[in-house]
Amino acid sequence: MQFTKMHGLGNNYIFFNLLEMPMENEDFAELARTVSDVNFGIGSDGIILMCPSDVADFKMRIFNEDGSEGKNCGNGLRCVAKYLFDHMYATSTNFTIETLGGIVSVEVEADKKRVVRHVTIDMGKPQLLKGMIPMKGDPLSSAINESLSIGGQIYPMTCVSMGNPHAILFVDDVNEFPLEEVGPVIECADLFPERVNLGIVQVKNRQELHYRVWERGSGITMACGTGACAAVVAATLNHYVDRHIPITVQLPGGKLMISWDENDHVWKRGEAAYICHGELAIEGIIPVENK
Ligand SMILES: N[C@@H](CCC[C@H](N)C(=O)O)C(=O)O
Repeated sequence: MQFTKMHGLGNNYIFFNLLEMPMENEDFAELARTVSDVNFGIGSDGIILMCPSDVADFKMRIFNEDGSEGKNCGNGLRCVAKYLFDHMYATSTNFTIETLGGIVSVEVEADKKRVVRHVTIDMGKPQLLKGMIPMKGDPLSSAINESLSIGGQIYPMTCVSMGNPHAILFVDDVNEFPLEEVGPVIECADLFPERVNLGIVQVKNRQELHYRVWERGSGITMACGTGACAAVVAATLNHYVDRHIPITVQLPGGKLMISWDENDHVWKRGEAAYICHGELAIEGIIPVENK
């Protein structure tokens, strides 16, 4: 079974091209857990499937390192867009990708050799209602700088769904914050019935945020695209930055440019890159095409 390993700002996934051999019901959760293992597998933050779609040009599915399925993946989408254009599946620079969180539009920027370096994505509208995150409480209210009690501590949180649920906490210094301790507690708090991604944000100035993430199902990663969008929405709602102005989000793996426009859509621009291509040869995993 062929694979490609790619990353968006260090957020790395194993990509499987299922465009020519569609499969819906394989045990992708187990495949994700096995290949993501750094000792017995390849090592990654999860797997991403590129599939045919009935409602968009292409479809993407993402499984986290622990086998849980995410609804969207901002960094993965840029990688998928690059792969599809570089490998001539996409013949135009603008196309659409279906995710469990909705259909997104992408625009790739290719160099003179037709190789994609940057991708801009319309990530759609943020959802703020508790019922949509989802989180406990009045489903028609939203959590904007709300003091939430989790594990005996009070955290002033802003919660945003970008397809995936994100709890955003503003801190003085992202590098001093004990993310590895607090991350798993918040991820699995009863308040979030489907668990949550925790983003911590340091406001550098009105055009720049620093962001680190504890991802649901994968733990600390170098970057999270949907999380960076959620961080800009949360920073806008808390009056740290201004709406419609492009914001630079600095993540451990690099930078993203994000803006929340007048039509309520969040736009994200950033890089995507290959790491390697290979063939899976892990005993105990039945290559799905031979099942
Ligand atoms: N790294 C991703 C998000 C992946 C899914 C997430 N962990 C979830 O389960 O919600 C991104 O770049 O958006």
